[in-house]
Order: sequence, then C-alpha cells, then structure tokens
Amino acid sequence: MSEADQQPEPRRPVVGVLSVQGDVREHVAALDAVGADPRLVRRPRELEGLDGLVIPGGESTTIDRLCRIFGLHEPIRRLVAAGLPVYGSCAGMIQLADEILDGHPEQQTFGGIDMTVRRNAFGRQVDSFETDLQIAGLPDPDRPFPAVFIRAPWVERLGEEVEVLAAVEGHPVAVRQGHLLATSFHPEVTGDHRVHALFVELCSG
Ligand SMILES: NC(=O)CC[C@H](N)C(=O)O
Repeated sequence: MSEADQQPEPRRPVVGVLSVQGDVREHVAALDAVGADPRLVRRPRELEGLDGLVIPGGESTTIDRLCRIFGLHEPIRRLVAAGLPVYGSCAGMIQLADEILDGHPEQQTFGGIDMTVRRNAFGRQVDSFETDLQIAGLPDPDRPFPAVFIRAPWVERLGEEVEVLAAVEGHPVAVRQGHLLATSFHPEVTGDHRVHALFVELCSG
C-alpha cells in the first residue's frame, strides 16, 4: 500500500439539524451529499461537539415555542453568539434575525444577524414561487440557483456587517454575517446543494 493510501479520510464536519419542526429530512440529505456528518438535534446535549447547525424552514413561531419548551433556546443563542457557524433557511432565517416584523407578540429569536426580517413578506403577494437566482459566493457562481420560496420572509433592514448574497426585486433573500448564513428560500428541496456546500465550507474553516 502506498503512503497516500494510508492517509486517513478527512474528518467530515459534524453539522446539527434542529429537529423540533420543519423540513429536517431534506437538510440531512443535502448535508450528507456535500460531505458533512449530519446529526439531529432535539435535546440540549445533542448540541455538544457540533461544527455547525442548520435551522430548517417550517413555522418560526412553532420552532421558537418548542425550542423554549425543550430548553434549546438559550444554549443555541449562546452558541450563535460564541461563533458557531449556523445556517437558517426561511423560518430559520427569521430565527437568526436580531429583529422581526409581523412576528407573534411573544416570539423570540436566537438573533445573531444584525437585520430586521419581515415574516411572510412575499406571502402577501404569492404564497409560493420559484425563481432562478444569482447567488454570490456559491461554487460555480454563474450557474443560476433554482430558489424555492414558500411563505417566505425578506430582509427590510441590514446592519453594516451583513453581506447581501442575493436579492429578489430589491429585497435581500440571502445574507451572510461572518459565521452566520441565512436564505429566505429552501435550497434543500431543489437537489442543487451549492448553498449547503458553502455552509459546510464555513463549518470546516
Ligand atoms: N417556509 C417557511 O419556513 C415559512 C416561514 C413561515 N412563514 C414563518 O413565519 O415561520
């Protein structure tokens, strides 16, 4: 056997998927496809040893309520603040926003991204739609990304540290602030895993 054959496989980054509600399975499949080791997170101790965390789409008020009931809210808030890479899609984007509009009066977010997000912002016009997006920072950036929006939020205010990766009709729908990534749309349902690849790169860094 040559020396190259004896090299151990590079470690797959361990990426949690918050599994209290929403489209968990699709994120697990996408993470697996881009070389991560996905772990379901339902209990605070399952947050230990993660290289990153995905907050799936679903219903942000339900995700918030269940996270507080299961004792996940504070630990996730602390991990976000401490620099754990976290990716939120749709309801997950809402939960990463420092401020939300049209939220439930008691809704709390993990925060982390200096932005104000309006819930169901596209929903008032059309419930769901798909559009080809140019997203900065993706592998193969010139190939449009098929972005699926389902009662999606948009970003109404952005802090200086927040980078806009994509916008629809002037509204930011993909943003990054350092170790935090958020999209209004659902890349996990498309079979195009480049957003997950970008996130797993952040988790490996
Ligand atoms: N697809 C989604 O995640 C929709 C988000 C939902 N409208 C909310 O406010 O939580």
